[in-house]
Amino acid sequence: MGFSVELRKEANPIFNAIFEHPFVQGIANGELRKEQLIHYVKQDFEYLNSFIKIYGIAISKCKKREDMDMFNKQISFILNSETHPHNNFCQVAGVAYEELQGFPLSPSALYYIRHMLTIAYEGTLGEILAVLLPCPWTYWEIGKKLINEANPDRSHPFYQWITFYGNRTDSITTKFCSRIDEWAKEATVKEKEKMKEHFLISCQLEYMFWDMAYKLEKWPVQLEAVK
Ligand SMILES: Cc1ncc(C[n+]2csc(CCO)c2C)c(N)n1
Repeated sequence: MGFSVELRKEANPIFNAIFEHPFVQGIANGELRKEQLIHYVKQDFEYLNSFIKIYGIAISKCKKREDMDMFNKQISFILNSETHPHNNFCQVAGVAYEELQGFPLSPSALYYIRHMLTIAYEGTLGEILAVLLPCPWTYWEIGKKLINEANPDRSHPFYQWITFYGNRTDSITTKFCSRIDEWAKEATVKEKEKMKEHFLISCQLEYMFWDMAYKLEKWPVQLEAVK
């Protein structure tokens, strides 16, 4: 059994909880409130900005050109393509994408980003791959599942979102998994334990991100600017 298969098995309860989450179910049945879509896009725009920077740190740790190329392509993907699913949410919510950019992070989004940044700064390339993998993996599986279950046609409000993530054949998930499997063959037991821990925490944080958007999560105390 490859290491990525082992990771996926351990994370199975979290993947299932994500599939069942009301935000994900809301994408399937088209029933999400405008504020929930807006909160998601505001937070995810900042999340993706951080993801790009984390890829930059990952590149600084690469020894092989192929690894640099893999991360570099992902930076371009986020900059040029991940805007499409965001635009889908914005259209349904009836707001301009530009209006949802530059907002402060909610607790769960901040937690997720800081988790990835810590591993990016402190970890090996294997640990970095493990901490980043739940991001493409959970979305790819959500997309495939929603295509099968909701079987959306072009009239579905989230057709673009679902097909964007579900129809990826040459998936980054596959690339990351084979690179992680290769890395794990040379890694010590201790490093593999750390990789597993980072992976599982990121899976939990993927769940928390959906929950944050669904519940419009905010900080407990609202602050006003001091004059
Ligand atoms: C919280 C959150 N998790 C995952 C994604 C999806 N996603 C973000 S970057 C990327 C490509 C990775 O190279 C993918 C698939 C998202 N938008 N927001």
